[in-house]
Amino acid sequence: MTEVPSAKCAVVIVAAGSGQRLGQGVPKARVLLGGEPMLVHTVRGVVRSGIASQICIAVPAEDAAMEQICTKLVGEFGSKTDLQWSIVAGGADRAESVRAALSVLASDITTVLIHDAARPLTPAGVFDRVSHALRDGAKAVIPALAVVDTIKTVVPAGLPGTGAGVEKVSGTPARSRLRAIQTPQGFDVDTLRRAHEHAQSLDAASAALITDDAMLVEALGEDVYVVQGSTHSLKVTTPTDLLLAEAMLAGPLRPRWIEG
Ligand SMILES: Nc1ccn([C@@H]2O[C@H](COP(=O)(O)OP(=O)(O)OP(=O)(O)O)[C@@H](O)[C@H]2O)c(=O)n1
Ligand SMILES: C[C@](O)(CO)[C@H](O)COP(=O)(O)O
Repeated sequence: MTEVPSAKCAVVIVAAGSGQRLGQGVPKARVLLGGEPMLVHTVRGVVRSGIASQICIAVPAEDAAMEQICTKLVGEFGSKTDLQWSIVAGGADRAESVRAALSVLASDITTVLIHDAARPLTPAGVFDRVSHALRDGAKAVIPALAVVDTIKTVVPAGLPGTGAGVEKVSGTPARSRLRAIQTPQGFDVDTLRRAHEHAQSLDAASAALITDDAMLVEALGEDVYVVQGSTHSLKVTTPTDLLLAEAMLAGPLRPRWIEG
């Protein structure tokens, strides 16, 4: 009888972005939140979820300060868990950072979750829901929240007497069908590798439109399943987001799953 290999999950944390929109002059994963680098919160959240047998962090190349943070994190958790740790240099865009991480995953990994370092407060429940759907057989799973704004599509349009930059509404999709997508996004590892190989044949303009991993899997024609995300899983993108994350950590909204 052939033995069915047990599912082993890796979590990739992409932390190699420069944080232009946050505008702090240092890579975003190093920006302090509650007095500690954002990456520290994100890694703690992943470890707390208990789903990973390997954690791989993609960091900016030749960033000594980031290497120090990672060494400290591995020291903090290395003795308490039998987790395998990998630190890789990320790439010029998010997809390249994901590819760099995929190339160092252990050969027995069967599923992988790709998580933004920029989502430091993601609750364990979101990791659970994603990995549960993978265990149930989904090859791609993403967490999402219902959209609260009215969303419109636009096209460039000039008005007589106005300069460039004016747009015109081309449609209003039904809000009830729209979702704001978060991470961690979970995949069967072979499917995600195939999706990223396919993406490497895209021209630069098409590649620039890729904003998450699920899009690449959609392009293969695979079903992508959606589970409930969390408002705590906000992505720290702008200074306002950082203020909100600080307020969540310090005030009555402090997530109850964070110790201390
Ligand atoms: N070359 C890149 C670009 C982004 N990321 C990661 O992808 C996640 C989501 O990206 P985003 O929030 O856009 O981060 P930045 O690219 O740092 O932000 P900005 O676009 O404002 O520079 C972040 O955790 C970021 O570190 C990455 O690992 N490698
Ligand atoms: C992957 C992502 O976090 C899903 O919401 C998002 O698409 C990343 O986008 P960004 O422009 O790289 O921040």
